[in-house]
Amino acid sequence: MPSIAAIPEPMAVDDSASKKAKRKQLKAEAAAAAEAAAASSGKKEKKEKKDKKRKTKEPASSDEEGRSSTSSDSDRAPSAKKAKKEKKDKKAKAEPAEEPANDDGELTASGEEEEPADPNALANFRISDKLKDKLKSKGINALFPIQATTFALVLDGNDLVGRARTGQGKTLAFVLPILESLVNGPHKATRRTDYGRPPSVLVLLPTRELANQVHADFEFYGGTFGLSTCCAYGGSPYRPQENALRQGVDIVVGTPGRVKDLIEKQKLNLRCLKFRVLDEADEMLNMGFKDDVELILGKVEDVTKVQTLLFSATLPEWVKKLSMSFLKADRKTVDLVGNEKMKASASVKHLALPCNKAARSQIIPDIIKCYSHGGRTIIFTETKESASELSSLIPGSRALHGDIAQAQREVVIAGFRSGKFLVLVATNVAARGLDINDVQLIIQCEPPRDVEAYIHRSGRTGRAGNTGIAVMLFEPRYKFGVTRIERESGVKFEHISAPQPTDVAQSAGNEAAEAIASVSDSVIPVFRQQAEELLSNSSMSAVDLLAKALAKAVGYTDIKKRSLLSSMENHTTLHLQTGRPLYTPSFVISTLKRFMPEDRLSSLHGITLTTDGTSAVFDVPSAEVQDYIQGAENVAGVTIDEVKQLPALQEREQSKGNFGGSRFGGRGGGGRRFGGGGGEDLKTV
Ligand SMILES: Nc1ncnc2c1ncn2[C@@H]1O[C@H](COP(=O)(O)OP(=O)(O)OP(=O)(O)O)[C@@H](O)[C@H]1O
Repeated sequence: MPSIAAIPEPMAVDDSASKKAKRKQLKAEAAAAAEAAAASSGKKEKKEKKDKKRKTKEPASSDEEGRSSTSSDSDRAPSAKKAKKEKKDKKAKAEPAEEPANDDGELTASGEEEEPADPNALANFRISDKLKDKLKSKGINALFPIQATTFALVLDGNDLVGRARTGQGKTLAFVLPILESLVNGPHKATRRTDYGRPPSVLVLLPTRELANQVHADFEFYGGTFGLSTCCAYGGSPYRPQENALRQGVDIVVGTPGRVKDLIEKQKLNLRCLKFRVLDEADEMLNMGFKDDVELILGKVEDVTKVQTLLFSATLPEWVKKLSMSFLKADRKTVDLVGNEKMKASASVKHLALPCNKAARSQIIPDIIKCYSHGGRTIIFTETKESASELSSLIPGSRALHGDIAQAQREVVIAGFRSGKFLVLVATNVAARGLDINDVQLIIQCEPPRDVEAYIHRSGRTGRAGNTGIAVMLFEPRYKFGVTRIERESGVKFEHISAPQPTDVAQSAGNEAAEAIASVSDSVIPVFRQQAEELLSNSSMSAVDLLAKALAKAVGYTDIKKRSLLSSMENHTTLHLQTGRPLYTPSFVISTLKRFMPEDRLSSLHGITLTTDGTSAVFDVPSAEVQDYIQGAENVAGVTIDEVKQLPALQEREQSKGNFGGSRFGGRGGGGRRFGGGGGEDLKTV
């Protein structure tokens, strides 16, 4: 079932529109909302849609319980190209009939015009012409399901809790009806426009970057009605924000700390507030803004005069409590995720890859080469220190975290948005809400502790109907972290091994071949002589030499092997089989000692038992592979082979015995070599 809690009774919005036209538009809006919800439930049969249209005429009822449905967009995960084409076709189909321009920005209901076939087409909603034009200028011709389902509810004055998966357009779900409400809707008559007016709208967000982004949306769309917006976030000077507030603004978008300061300094007055919006409310709790948010919400004296909207992709307990305390009793809930098992974006391909901490900086550039398709990549680390450290090791990347000065953070985000650099290494400061074009790949350096973090981080790709890839790295011995995220998020990870240098080289070679084809012929006379000399002095064929030239052009002079278990360069994963239980890593070591000198075993890494317990895998330096294989040949009942594909491995914590510790794998000690695993502070972003 779609989870629209209620479709409201139609209400008048624009006095100048004919009653007939209004009735028609309201009917279409309610039908579109029902269609949106139906589409998102995946039930597309016409008959069912008709039934739902009929249901929309029933009176509203409040509902605090989330009910689930699946977004039709998110049910499919086609190739990026296919998805783009489908999206284009969908947009073209949704193009509404031309409507006469209305310079006052007033709502002109479609009158006697035919309703566009797409129930979510802009023409089916009480959106004024000016705003429609702005939306179309951004390629938006129809509303997304969360927008279509909530539009009338917000415009008609309801408090609302809205939930949809990442990248499904929650921002416009509040921006559009708020703007219409202020300019053409219920608040038109009472909205102040004088100098020094207090704001009508307050939007709270957890991070400065997000505040900036939502501020830009309000400026872009609200600017069309002459509404002014002020962005209030910490780390930036007070003076410009205070000046703007003194002159009077319509909309304030900010982070809780700075908004609270401005209220306490009596620079920000909430007495004329008509809307307050909490976006990513749960993250505000994570970031320690709980008291500030509650204090700010508590500043509104007459809550009957203010509409409160709460949006997020995840709704943990505090957010539910917040909505009970601060939203009206007859609030509506529109939950397009609900009890669906899959909480993360389904237009994202979720991959899990075993990788030791020490190997991260080697392997990540290769993952980028293989999976980013030339687009942007965001790498998430658990701490600010590791973000800075990793960024220094990954060529062409920049770091973003809470210890970087605000001005610099803005430069970094602007550079990433504009494509000055394509790899951002960030803490959770970039996990929420950031909407950056063409982010193709997300890499998480380890499974985050909160499933919400996984959902939001991976949701920085696969937005607005596009596809994307999210790769989560994990230490082989902490595989249970992957299982936990899988269980809690509903994601089914595809398990992959590290891209082998040959894979990476091949994809780089393809790019180099394209690049060579685009080189101007003007270079030929200059380089021909050297090319001829090279060919005549070499015993190689022209093709082999060209292959070498391609390799060199993309920075390869050698291809190194990488182990499947821990992704370590120049290491190989071996599989020890005995046909009998091996019990623990220490037991594996005892078995190996039967044919390998003990001192040689110190270079062995990450012993992990297979699920049936009768065999184990581990990494050894590639130069020593033959010693192990040949050694085992002399012992009855023991075989050792090179692993081509990892067998199913045990997840439980390994023994803390002698050889189960930091040196040979297992969890005990958290050896420096493989990193300490936990113990890093997620809260410091
Ligand atoms: N109706 C629409 N048609 C096409 N594109 C849209 C539409 N609505 C929003 N978008 C685009 O979709 C992208 C994602 O929107 P938005 O950032 O609001 O998602 P979100 O649901 O808030 O995601 P998150 O949970 O990650 O914050 C934006 O680039 C936005 O411009």
